[in-house]
Amino acid sequence: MLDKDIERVLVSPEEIHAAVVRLGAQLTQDYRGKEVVVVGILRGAAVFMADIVREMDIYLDIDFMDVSSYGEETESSGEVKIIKDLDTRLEGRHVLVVEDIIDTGRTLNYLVELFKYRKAASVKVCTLLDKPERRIVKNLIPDYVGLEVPNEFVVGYGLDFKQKYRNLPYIGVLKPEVYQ
Ligand SMILES: O=P(O)(O)OC[C@H]1O[C@H](OP(=O)(O)OP(=O)(O)O)[C@H](O)[C@@H]1O
Ligand code: HPA
Repeated sequence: MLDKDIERVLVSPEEIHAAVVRLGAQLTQDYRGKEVVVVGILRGAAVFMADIVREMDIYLDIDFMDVSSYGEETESSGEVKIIKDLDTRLEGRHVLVVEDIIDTGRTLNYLVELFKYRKAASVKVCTLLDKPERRIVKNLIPDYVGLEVPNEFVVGYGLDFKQKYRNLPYIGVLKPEVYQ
Protein backbone atom coordinates (compact mmCIF):
# COMPACT_ATOMS: atom_id res chain seq x y z
CA MET A 1 0.00 0.00 0.00
CA LEU A 2 2.74 2.48 0.94
CA ASP A 3 4.69 1.37 -2.16
CA LYS A 4 2.31 3.30 -4.41
CA ASP A 5 3.74 6.60 -3.08
CA ILE A 6 7.35 5.67 -3.90
CA GLU A 7 8.98 6.82 -7.12
CA ARG A 8 12.08 4.64 -6.73
CA VAL A 9 13.93 2.54 -4.21
CA LEU A 10 17.41 3.89 -3.42
CA VAL A 11 18.52 1.25 -0.92
CA SER A 12 16.91 -2.21 -0.77
CA PRO A 13 16.27 -4.16 2.46
CA GLU A 14 19.15 -6.48 1.47
CA GLU A 15 21.56 -3.57 1.02
CA ILE A 16 20.49 -2.10 4.36
CA HIS A 17 21.02 -5.46 6.04
CA ALA A 18 24.49 -5.83 4.51
CA ALA A 19 25.47 -2.34 5.75
CA VAL A 20 24.15 -3.08 9.26
CA VAL A 21 26.07 -6.38 9.44
CA ARG A 22 29.29 -4.72 8.24
CA LEU A 23 28.98 -1.83 10.72
CA GLY A 24 28.05 -4.18 13.57
CA ALA A 25 31.16 -6.31 13.01
CA GLN A 26 33.37 -3.20 12.96
CA LEU A 27 31.75 -1.78 16.11
CA THR A 28 32.07 -5.12 17.91
CA GLN A 29 35.79 -5.08 17.17
CA ASP A 30 36.32 -1.40 18.07
CA TYR A 31 34.31 -1.37 21.33
CA ARG A 32 35.26 -4.76 22.79
CA GLY A 33 36.27 -4.34 26.45
CA LYS A 34 35.01 -0.73 26.64
CA GLU A 35 32.21 0.78 28.76
CA VAL A 36 29.94 1.84 25.93
CA VAL A 37 26.63 3.67 25.92
CA VAL A 38 24.81 3.56 22.58
CA VAL A 39 22.61 6.64 22.19
CA GLY A 40 19.81 6.55 19.61
CA ILE A 41 18.39 9.87 18.41
CA LEU A 42 14.60 9.77 18.21
CA ARG A 43 12.65 9.30 16.24
CA GLY A 44 14.36 8.55 12.95
CA ALA A 45 17.13 6.36 14.34
CA ALA A 46 14.79 3.99 16.22
CA VAL A 47 14.65 1.39 13.43
CA PHE A 48 18.39 1.41 12.70
CA MET A 49 19.17 1.39 16.44
CA ALA A 50 17.10 -1.77 16.97
CA ASP A 51 19.03 -3.53 14.20
CA ILE A 52 22.58 -2.28 14.86
CA VAL A 53 22.69 -3.14 18.58
CA ARG A 54 21.74 -6.73 17.73
CA GLU A 55 24.84 -6.91 15.50
CA MET A 56 27.12 -5.74 18.34
CA ASP A 57 28.35 -8.74 20.28
CA ILE A 58 29.57 -6.86 23.37
CA TYR A 59 28.20 -5.61 26.71
CA LEU A 60 26.53 -2.25 26.15
CA ASP A 61 23.92 0.14 27.56
CA ILE A 62 21.33 1.78 25.36
CA ASP A 63 19.58 5.09 25.86
CA PHE A 64 17.60 7.50 23.69
CA MET A 65 17.48 11.24 23.26
CA ASP A 66 14.87 13.28 21.41
CA VAL A 67 15.90 16.59 19.91
CA SER A 68 14.38 19.00 17.44
CA SER A 69 16.02 21.70 15.38
CA TYR A 70 14.80 25.27 15.39
CA GLY A 71 14.45 27.10 12.09
CA GLU A 72 14.27 23.92 10.05
CA GLU A 73 12.12 25.56 7.39
CA THR A 74 14.52 28.36 6.66
CA GLU A 75 17.73 26.65 7.77
CA SER A 76 18.61 29.99 9.32
CA SER A 77 19.42 28.59 12.72
CA GLY A 78 21.64 25.82 13.99
CA GLU A 79 19.94 25.67 17.38
CA VAL A 80 18.82 22.35 18.77
CA LYS A 81 16.23 21.88 21.49
CA ILE A 82 16.23 18.88 23.84
CA ILE A 83 12.78 17.25 23.97
CA LYS A 84 13.90 14.19 25.97
CA ASP A 85 17.30 13.94 27.60
CA LEU A 86 19.28 10.83 28.49
CA ASP A 87 18.76 9.00 31.78
CA THR A 88 22.36 7.73 31.72
CA ARG A 89 25.44 9.46 33.15
CA LEU A 90 28.13 9.71 30.48
CA GLU A 91 31.17 10.68 32.54
CA GLY A 92 34.08 8.37 31.75
CA ARG A 93 32.06 6.27 29.32
CA HIS A 94 32.45 5.75 25.60
CA VAL A 95 29.46 7.16 23.73
CA LEU A 96 28.36 5.90 20.35
CA VAL A 97 25.67 8.14 18.83
CA VAL A 98 23.39 6.33 16.38
CA GLU A 99 21.60 8.36 13.70
CA ASP A 100 19.53 7.53 10.64
CA ILE A 101 20.90 10.37 8.49
CA ILE A 102 23.33 13.27 8.59
CA ASP A 103 22.28 16.16 6.45
CA THR A 104 23.52 19.63 7.45
CA GLY A 105 25.33 18.08 10.45
CA ARG A 106 23.80 20.56 12.91
CA THR A 107 21.98 18.02 15.07
CA LEU A 108 25.03 15.83 15.55
CA ASN A 109 27.42 18.72 15.96
CA TYR A 110 25.32 19.93 18.88
CA LEU A 111 25.07 16.45 20.42
CA VAL A 112 28.77 15.60 20.08
CA GLU A 113 29.72 18.87 21.82
CA LEU A 114 27.11 18.23 24.54
CA PHE A 115 28.38 14.71 25.26
CA LYS A 116 32.01 15.92 25.38
CA TYR A 117 30.92 18.62 27.84
CA ARG A 118 29.38 15.85 29.95
CA LYS A 119 32.87 14.31 30.10
CA ALA A 120 32.34 11.21 27.97
CA ALA A 121 35.60 9.27 27.52
CA SER A 122 35.00 9.37 23.75
CA VAL A 123 32.17 10.35 21.42
CA LYS A 124 31.76 8.65 18.05
CA VAL A 125 29.03 8.83 15.46
CA CYS A 126 27.44 5.97 13.53
CA THR A 127 24.93 6.90 10.84
CA LEU A 128 23.12 4.63 8.44
CA LEU A 129 22.96 7.33 5.76
CA ASP A 130 25.20 10.26 4.98
CA LYS A 131 24.17 13.07 2.63
CA PRO A 132 27.52 14.91 2.37
CA GLU A 133 26.36 17.37 -0.32
CA ARG A 134 24.07 19.04 2.23
CA ARG A 135 26.70 19.45 4.95
CA ILE A 136 26.96 22.88 6.59
CA VAL A 137 29.05 21.85 9.60
CA LYS A 138 32.03 20.82 7.50
CA ASN A 139 34.06 19.33 10.35
CA LEU A 140 31.26 16.88 11.25
CA ILE A 141 32.69 13.69 9.83
CA PRO A 142 30.90 10.52 10.98
CA ASP A 143 33.10 7.69 12.25
CA TYR A 144 30.86 4.93 10.88
CA VAL A 145 28.71 5.31 7.75
CA GLY A 146 26.38 2.70 6.27
CA LEU A 147 25.75 4.30 2.88
CA GLU A 148 26.07 7.65 1.14
CA VAL A 149 22.93 9.06 -0.47
CA PRO A 150 22.56 11.81 -3.07
CA ASN A 151 21.01 15.17 -2.29
CA GLU A 152 17.42 13.98 -2.41
CA PHE A 153 14.77 13.73 0.30
CA VAL A 154 14.52 10.08 1.32
CA VAL A 155 12.01 8.11 3.41
CA GLY A 156 11.79 4.67 4.97
CA TYR A 157 13.62 2.55 7.55
CA GLY A 158 12.95 5.20 10.20
CA LEU A 159 13.03 8.29 7.97
CA ASP A 160 9.78 10.20 7.60
CA PHE A 161 7.89 12.68 5.52
CA LYS A 162 5.39 14.42 7.86
CA GLN A 163 5.83 11.52 10.34
CA LYS A 164 4.79 8.87 7.79
CA TYR A 165 6.77 6.19 5.87
CA ARG A 166 9.12 5.36 8.79
CA ASN A 167 7.89 1.74 8.59
CA LEU A 168 8.99 1.11 4.99
CA PRO A 169 11.60 -1.70 4.92
CA TYR A 170 13.69 0.15 2.30
CA ILE A 171 14.95 3.69 1.64
CA GLY A 172 13.14 5.41 -1.20
CA VAL A 173 12.23 8.65 -2.88
CA LEU A 174 8.60 9.82 -2.87
CA LYS A 175 6.63 10.61 -6.00
CA PRO A 176 6.44 14.39 -6.55
CA GLU A 177 2.63 14.42 -6.18
CA VAL A 178 2.92 13.17 -2.59
CA TYR A 179 4.56 16.47 -1.60
CA GLN A 180 1.61 18.53 -2.94
O1 LIG B 1 22.12 16.84 9.86
P1 LIG B 1 20.84 17.56 10.14
O2 LIG B 1 20.53 18.62 9.10
O3 LIG B 1 20.77 18.12 11.54
O4 LIG B 1 19.64 16.53 9.93
C1 LIG B 1 19.62 15.25 10.46
C2 LIG B 1 18.57 15.12 11.49
O5 LIG B 1 17.28 15.34 10.91
C3 LIG B 1 16.45 14.19 11.13
O6 LIG B 1 15.70 14.33 12.31
P2 LIG B 1 14.34 15.14 12.42
O7 LIG B 1 14.60 16.47 13.08
O8 LIG B 1 13.66 15.17 11.07
O9 LIG B 1 13.50 14.27 13.46
P3 LIG B 1 13.10 12.72 13.45
O10 LIG B 1 14.36 11.93 13.75
O11 LIG B 1 12.08 12.62 14.54
O12 LIG B 1 12.53 12.38 12.07
C4 LIG B 1 17.44 13.06 11.30
O13 LIG B 1 16.90 11.99 12.04
C5 LIG B 1 18.58 13.70 12.02
O14 LIG B 1 18.40 13.71 13.43
O1 HPA C 1 16.24 12.99 3.47
C1 HPA C 1 15.68 13.06 4.60
N1 HPA C 1 14.52 12.38 4.85
C2 HPA C 1 13.89 12.43 6.04
N2 HPA C 1 14.34 13.14 7.09
C3 HPA C 1 15.49 13.84 6.91
N3 HPA C 1 16.16 14.62 7.78
C4 HPA C 1 17.23 15.08 7.16
N4 HPA C 1 17.29 14.60 5.88
C5 HPA C 1 16.19 13.81 5.70
